[in-house]
Amino acid sequence: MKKYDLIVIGAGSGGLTAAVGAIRFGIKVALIDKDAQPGGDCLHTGCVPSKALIAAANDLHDARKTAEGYGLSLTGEADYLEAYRRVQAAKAVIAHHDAAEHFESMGIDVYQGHAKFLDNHAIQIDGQETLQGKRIIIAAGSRAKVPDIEGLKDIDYLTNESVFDMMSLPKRLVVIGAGPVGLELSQALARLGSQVTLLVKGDSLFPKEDHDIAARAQSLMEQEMSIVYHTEVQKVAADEAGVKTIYGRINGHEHTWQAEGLLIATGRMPNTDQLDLHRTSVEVDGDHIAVQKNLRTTARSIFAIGDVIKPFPFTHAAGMEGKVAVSNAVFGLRRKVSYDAVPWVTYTDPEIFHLGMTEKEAREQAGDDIQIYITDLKEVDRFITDRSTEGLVKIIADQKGKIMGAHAVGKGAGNWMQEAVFAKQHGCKVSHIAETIHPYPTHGEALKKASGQYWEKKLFDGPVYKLLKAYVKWFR
Ligand SMILES: Cc1cc2nc3c(=O)[nH]c(=O)nc-3n(C[C@H](O)[C@H](O)[C@H](O)COP(=O)(O)OP(=O)(O)OC[C@H]3O[C@@H](n4cnc5c(N)ncnc54)[C@H](O)[C@@H]3O)c2cc1C
Ligand SMILES: NC(=O)c1ccc[n+]([C@@H]2O[C@H](COP(=O)([O-])OP(=O)(O)OC[C@H]3O[C@@H](n4cnc5c(N)ncnc54)[C@H](O)[C@@H]3O)[C@@H](O)[C@H]2O)c1
Repeated sequence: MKKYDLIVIGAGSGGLTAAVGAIRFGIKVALIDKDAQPGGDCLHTGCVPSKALIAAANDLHDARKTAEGYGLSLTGEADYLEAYRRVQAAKAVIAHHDAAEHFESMGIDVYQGHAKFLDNHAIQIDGQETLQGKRIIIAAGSRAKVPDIEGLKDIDYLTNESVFDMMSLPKRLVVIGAGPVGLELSQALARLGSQVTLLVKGDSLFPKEDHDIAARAQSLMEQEMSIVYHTEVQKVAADEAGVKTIYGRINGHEHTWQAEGLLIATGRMPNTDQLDLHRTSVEVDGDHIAVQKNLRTTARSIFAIGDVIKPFPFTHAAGMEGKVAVSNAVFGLRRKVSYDAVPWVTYTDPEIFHLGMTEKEAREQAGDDIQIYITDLKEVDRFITDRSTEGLVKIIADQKGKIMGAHAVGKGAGNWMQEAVFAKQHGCKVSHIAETIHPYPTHGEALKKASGQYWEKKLFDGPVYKLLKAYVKWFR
């Protein structure tokens, strides 16, 4: 039986960060993945293919809009294979960086096979080879959660695991589920030419976003596809030609939809059910692994990171957790994970950026003792020159200017709002952003402009203004 200082289960966003972080310290590390190609969900069926598809769709959309503006017309059906090729090309380049040989050359022992626990220290791969680990990090990720809808098992449907391998675009597409997967893919596939109908359980989109951001983003999404709220899907069926009929209700009233394609985007299921965790002392919290703030599970030797644990199922969160888990598992440190400055971006067009508390959450915590600064992108020069003024920035701060939340909807918001993450993570205040020199004209000025309201309020609304006015009067 081979013995390791650290065994990592899962070579995705979290597991790769953990294994690479650990090997640098000269310990023996094993990395196991059931797939031949490392990279996990993000590379194969998540972030990378979705962002490549979104870019392909946005290029086409922008080209049409631009042509129209110049009095040209771009007619005809787009060749979907071009988008497919772009997705595969992006995956291939990034897969090259994530090749197993690359990690082996660093000294990591990479195993391919399905890992299952034998006890708190022993892992068996594909029911054969057994490895012994002083410490084990579980980074097994998640998979598409498919709802229990009558008839679904008997028809062809798409999830994030199959949609990127699709080589032709369904003429009509019904999407069930309006989380980030449903929204990003609905818009991209609509822009590429599919007639998309998005079925939403609730009465609005973006329930986790700040209400001002959500309202603006929702109205923009509604311009591009048919969005049906208060729906409940009960049954699906397909005819011989593959046309699907979706039987459901809108507000309790029976309704059917027909489409050539059906995309299920109803959430994720952590891969905790295939690890034989019952042989360990690891406890689960529903489907997720329960961890303490130091990412240790209820078994002393076992840590867990990424989509198998609860709060933030994102690649950047899995990476951050991977670093904390390595410090604690390998060095015995007591680092705690903090999600205070973990942002997320929904890559619709325009993008939606989220950091920290929404206004509602801030009011729940601090009552009315908060400051709100909003800038509409219509007031920001660079967005005006670029003709992309759809959107706004909103900052929520406490009375001392400490950032409680920062949110935006706007073209490229994921990039130009990053400064807010830096500021929040390093304890800077809104005033620090306002005082930072931003090159003119950049998109980042939107955040500066919103932050600048801090000084405007402080200087022109408060006692300092009265004092200054009196002083100037006296001086003159
Ligand atoms: C369509 C889509 C788009 C997304 N876009 C974004 C985005 O833009 N930005 C973002 O931050 N996040 C995005 N995400 C989420 C992101 O992909 C995940 O949060 C991230 O990949 C989780 O990392 P992880 O390490 O926990 O799991 P993964 O990266 O999925 O890695 C888990 C690995 O474990 C392996 N494994 C599982 N069980 C076993 C076992 N028993 N034995 C051996 N190996 C096993 C799997 O094969 C896999 O390689 C997206 C997700 C989807 C579905
Ligand atoms: N840009 C990004 O960072 C990004 C992009 C995509 C995915 N992700 C990650 O992947 C995770 C999964 O995304 P997701 O969109 O699949 O899941 P989700 O859990 O965020 O959203 C699923 C949606 O489906 C709805 N739903 C569930 N069952 C339904 C049913 N039977 N009928 C109709 N609607 C139903 C839910 O109400 C919810 O709105 C996210 O939490 C996110 O962390 C991130």
